[in-house]
Amino acid sequence: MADLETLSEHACFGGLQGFYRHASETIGLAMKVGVFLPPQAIAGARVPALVWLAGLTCTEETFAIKAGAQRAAAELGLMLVTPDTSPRDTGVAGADASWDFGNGAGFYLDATQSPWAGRWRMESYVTRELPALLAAHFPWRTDRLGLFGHSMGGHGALTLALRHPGAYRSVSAFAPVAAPMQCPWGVKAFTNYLGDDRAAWAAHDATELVKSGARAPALLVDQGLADKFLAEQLHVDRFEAACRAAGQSLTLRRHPGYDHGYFFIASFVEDHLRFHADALNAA
Ligand SMILES: N[C@@H](CCC(=O)N[C@@H](CS)C(=O)NCC(=O)O)C(=O)O
Repeated sequence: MADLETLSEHACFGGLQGFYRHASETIGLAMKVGVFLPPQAIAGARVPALVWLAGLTCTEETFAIKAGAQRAAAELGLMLVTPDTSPRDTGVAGADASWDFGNGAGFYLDATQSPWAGRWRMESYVTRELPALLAAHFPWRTDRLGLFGHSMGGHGALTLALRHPGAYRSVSAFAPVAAPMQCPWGVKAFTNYLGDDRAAWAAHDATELVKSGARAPALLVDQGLADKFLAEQLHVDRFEAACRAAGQSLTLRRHPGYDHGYFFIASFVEDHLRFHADALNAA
């Protein structure tokens, strides 16, 4: 396991919010990650880890700075882990051309199409390399891993849990891109990363995965009803219908007045942490 370079560390609610960089074997470039250690870990305990997958345009810093999750994580004894949302500084032409594709928009899958294949491997990075990194460098209780995320990262949380049964004890999402084959963000990402084969797309679409029999732990999803992306991009109603038809447990909470951003996330993130802690701290 490669070394971990400390970029900065900050005392926070009796714990430690750090930002780190490491040479990723999966991606072949340096990747940054944020890790919050709760006070229990500072005192020597091994603690469960909860990985946050952020949305389009975000980095490893966004959730750590904007969501205000550390206070509840400190109380509940949860490590918070925030990977970046794509490879960076790849030299790939066009990677910076738009805010909803390429840099900051890895969509938590392994691209198969040139020029993205080889570098854009966020599924392998999150599901394989990140847990190995945590086990090597942090006081992680290795059989306790939860996953949550927002928007593109909500898509990531749902699809990675559905595609990797048993990997995550608890899963939740805020405003997820819940039927990506049916929205412009998803069609753009899947066409470029995966090519024209729609069967390959369906394997990375939460609604299609549930329809075809994949199952995740009981899910919690929060959605703001003043979210400007809800009607065109997110389609949580279609995901809800698929879960109901398939018998996948889902608690979907709709919140009037809340938009897509981090003020919405900050308002409900404590509920998510308690939801995860119930599963992650259970015997
Ligand atoms: N740049 C886009 C918005 C992108 C956006 O809303 N990104 C969400 C994730 S999909 C986010 O979390 N942005 C970071 C932030 O709010 O700090 C726009 O102009 O409409």
